[in-house]
Amino acid sequence: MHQEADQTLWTGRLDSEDVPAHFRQFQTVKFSRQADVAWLGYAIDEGVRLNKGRMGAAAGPDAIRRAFAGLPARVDVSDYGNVVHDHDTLIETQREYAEIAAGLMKDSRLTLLVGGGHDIAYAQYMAMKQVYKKQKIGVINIDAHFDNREEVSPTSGTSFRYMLEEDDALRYFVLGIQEAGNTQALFDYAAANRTSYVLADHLEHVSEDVERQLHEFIRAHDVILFTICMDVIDSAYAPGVSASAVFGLTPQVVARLSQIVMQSGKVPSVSIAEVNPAYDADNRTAKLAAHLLYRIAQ
Ligand SMILES: N=CN[C@@H](CCC(=O)O)C(=O)O
Ligand SMILES: [Mn+2]
Ligand SMILES: [Mn+2]
Repeated sequence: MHQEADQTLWTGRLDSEDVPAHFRQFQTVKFSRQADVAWLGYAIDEGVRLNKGRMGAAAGPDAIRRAFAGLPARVDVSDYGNVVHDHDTLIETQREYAEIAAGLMKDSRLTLLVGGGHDIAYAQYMAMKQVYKKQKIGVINIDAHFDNREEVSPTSGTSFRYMLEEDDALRYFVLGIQEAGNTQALFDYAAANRTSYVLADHLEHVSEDVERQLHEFIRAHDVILFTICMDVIDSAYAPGVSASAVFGLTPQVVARLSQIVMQSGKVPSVSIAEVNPAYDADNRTAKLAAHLLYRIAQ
């Protein structure tokens, strides 16, 4: 079910009511009105539940909004509210979300899809397929996990397998994979199914080789589906997730990877997943997600 934006979430420090140079995002945000950037929340942790994870990601979108609201006003953003899960099955909710997201993608330079569990990525894919019917879509995920599990219906751990099974030509590039976070079966599926990856251990910084791999992948596609799973970031920085990472990436590396992807000019939508306020400390994971989106959207 779609819920209109909750305008009370957009508050922050008020430095001036009339001098724009003092404004913060909460003073310029629009609601259900076209802007450069569209924002749609996926307030859903049903996929996490189905994947045997820790519940709480349904509160992620609003926590990220609150953190974004207080940032200096540099992004022209319109908040289109949240989708919540009230269907019998998750796939029905994902379809509903995809429908709305596709509409926003047609009207906006960039659409921010804010989760919620990483099942948001499959909804994002369905939306991209609606809008970019003839284009070659490449999928870039920054994640500790492949999320390529085999299940009869979607969970937060299946999004990329569903995409790969649906489209024989689709290629998937995931950065930040942890050996300790994925069983051999998931590595085997990746090896057999058009998946390239860079291990977290090779992302202490973004090497020239990784940058070259990213550029090659981007060059081979017309549009890029870009998604970030916050559990790729070390739990010292991002404790508020279902499956927290030790030996995870630094925020700086994720920001640099995102910058390279966004500079391609081929990214109509970005999703950010798995922020779980129930396990957060001082809102730092929500804040980090908000700051990543802030950099991405400029
Ligand atoms: N979206 C998260 N997916 C991971 C979670 C791993 C875990 O719970 O430890 C996965 O299914 O592999
Ligand atoms: Mn993950
Ligand atoms: Mn994930």
